[in-house]
Amino acid sequence: MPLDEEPEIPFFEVHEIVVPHLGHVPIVKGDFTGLPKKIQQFIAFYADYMKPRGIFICDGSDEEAHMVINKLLERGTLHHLPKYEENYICSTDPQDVARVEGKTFICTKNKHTSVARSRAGAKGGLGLWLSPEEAKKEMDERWPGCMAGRMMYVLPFCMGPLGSPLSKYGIQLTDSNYVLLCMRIMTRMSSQVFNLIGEGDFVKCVHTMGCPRPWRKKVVNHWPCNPEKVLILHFPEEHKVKSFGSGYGGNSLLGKKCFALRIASNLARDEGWMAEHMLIMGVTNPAGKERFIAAAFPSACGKTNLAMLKPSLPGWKVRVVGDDIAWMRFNDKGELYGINPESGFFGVAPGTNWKTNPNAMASFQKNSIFTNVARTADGGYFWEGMEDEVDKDIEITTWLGQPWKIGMPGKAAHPNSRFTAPASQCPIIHPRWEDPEGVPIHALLFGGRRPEGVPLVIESRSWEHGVMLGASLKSETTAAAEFKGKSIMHDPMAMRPFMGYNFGHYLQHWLDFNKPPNKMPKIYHVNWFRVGKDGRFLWPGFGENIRVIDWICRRLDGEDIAVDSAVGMLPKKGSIDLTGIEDKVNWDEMFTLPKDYWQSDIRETIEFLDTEVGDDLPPRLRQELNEQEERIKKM
Ligand SMILES: Nc1nc2c(ncn2[C@@H]2O[C@H](COP(=O)(O)OP(=O)(O)OP(=O)(O)O)[C@@H](O)[C@H]2O)c(=O)[nH]1
Ligand SMILES: O=C([O-])CC(=O)C(=O)O
Ligand SMILES: [Mn+2]
Repeated sequence: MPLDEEPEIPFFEVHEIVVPHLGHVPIVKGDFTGLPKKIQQFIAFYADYMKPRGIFICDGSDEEAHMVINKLLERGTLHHLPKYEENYICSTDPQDVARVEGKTFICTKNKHTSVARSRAGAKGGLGLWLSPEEAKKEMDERWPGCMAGRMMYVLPFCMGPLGSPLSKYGIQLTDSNYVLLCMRIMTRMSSQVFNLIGEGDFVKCVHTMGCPRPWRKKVVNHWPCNPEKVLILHFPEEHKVKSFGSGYGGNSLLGKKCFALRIASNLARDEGWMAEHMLIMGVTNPAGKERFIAAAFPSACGKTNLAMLKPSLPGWKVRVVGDDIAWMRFNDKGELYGINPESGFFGVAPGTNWKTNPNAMASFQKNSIFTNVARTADGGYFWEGMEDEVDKDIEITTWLGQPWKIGMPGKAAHPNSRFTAPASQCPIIHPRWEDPEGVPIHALLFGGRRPEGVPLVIESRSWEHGVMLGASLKSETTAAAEFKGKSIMHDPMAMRPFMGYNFGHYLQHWLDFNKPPNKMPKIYHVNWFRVGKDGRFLWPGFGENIRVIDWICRRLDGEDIAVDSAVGMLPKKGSIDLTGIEDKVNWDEMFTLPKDYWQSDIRETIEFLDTEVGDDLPPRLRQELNEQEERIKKM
């Protein structure tokens, strides 16, 4: 049998393989024989490989979800939150709380399809490669029989609006019903997808918690998982994802990071489009002119908040198209259009409240799932940042199940705790969010958590300069992955954890878009997180970010409100509207460019890209870096 363990051609008549085999595995729900043959083969093969006790073919309906929810309530995995309609809460095993970058690999025949030809001393921070042979060895150790005694759910889903030419189909197999419930919110899950796929292509996603029965280890929080054996493998050449041992977010909701970023970026490279870790928002100015902005910030750096921003400036309207992932393509007129491939928000809970993000709050008042947040005695959710929105003395149960009250030491919710909410419930969801054509993208933003040196906003000089600013992106670490403590990490294009192929080739792909008839959107770098000498944020952020968006929109209109600087164009002093917050912000502190800081910053960035991307770093990008360094020297 080939390495790819699904038999390819020559193929037997399907029913000959499938039927005898399925004699052993009952179909608990769904019409197996009514499925397209190729899908039957996929299911049958993995059923044989993973040995579940039954197969449950999902249709995405409400009845189905309720059936699963009731089972999970009975078992204690989920708890109902009686304060709302159909809201549920669950806690994971505390060892399974975030993405695990060190266990996430891209598997291609040729190593340098996946990772750049880095130089000696490289840490391999831009994606990890595993050969198909090694991957097979690792899989053989884990997958055979991994679903013994458990149900295998078959989830048919579509990334992107059903029927959009930009959309793609997937089928996920999983033994986690939590994953089923979340995928149902995050993707368009429906039995219609089986027919739309037919005998065509789909992304094969195979996920397991990796705890076959009899399972002899202790299960914590009714959340069986296998942290020692976590492994997340991507096979872009075969359009396949395999994930073992974790039920958390980006590790297990395979439509999200694994498919919509890592596999999709490969498809995008081959088909001439872009799959990016970006929100998409529509902003309408007081005169009624609407622009669409896509913005890439690393995990837990403010995408959801910006996408749903409640403008503090009068007359502005913001509407969200997507809060995490954008698929974008230039049309034949050279205009960039983007869609949100997801249909839900998997948002960071801590910090979210009626003041910072009322639109997110409104989105999860019903039909939502909360993971690793705390509970109040009156049946509500709670996390850090909600102190002013609940009774100060209320009894709280932490995400770890401990009794707790506001003011006590420790945290009530895990810092990477999340809400999973249907996008359609967001009060400011854009009427065109499911437009099969997508929405036109007028500007691209990059940004991260930069406590030092980096001004509120920088406009790039050109497309190439903007790509360089994106490639130079750095940010303070957050709780979204396994890194401990706070340090500034490189996160080029906010894609470090999500790169699906050689980062040098990816940068070249970006550079190559700049050709006729393409009209290149302007690129900006923003930083809401600069801190002053007193250690406090210099910029109030959240709803006030509209002031920066306003400045950007005026730049798109060609207003003369920017001045040249060594690092890019900066706002002319006073050109950002600070009406009403003049006494809260110090312009000079926010925009000063400390020469020492920038000199060592650009050196360090060049060193990083030279080492990690090596000979695959596009010469054009290297030239941009050199020119930036020269300008900084002359500052
Ligand atoms: N100071 C400050 N904090 C912010 C701002 N925007 C977001 N945050 C905080 O940053 C954290 C993460 O914000 P999100 O909007 O959830 O980040 P994200 O990029 O969507 O994160 P992922 O879902 O992991 O990709 C939250 O705790 C927010 O409160 C801002 O403008 N200023
Ligand atoms: O992938 C996850 O687990 C959550 C997420 O959106 C991110 O980290 O960017
Ligand atoms: Mn994200």
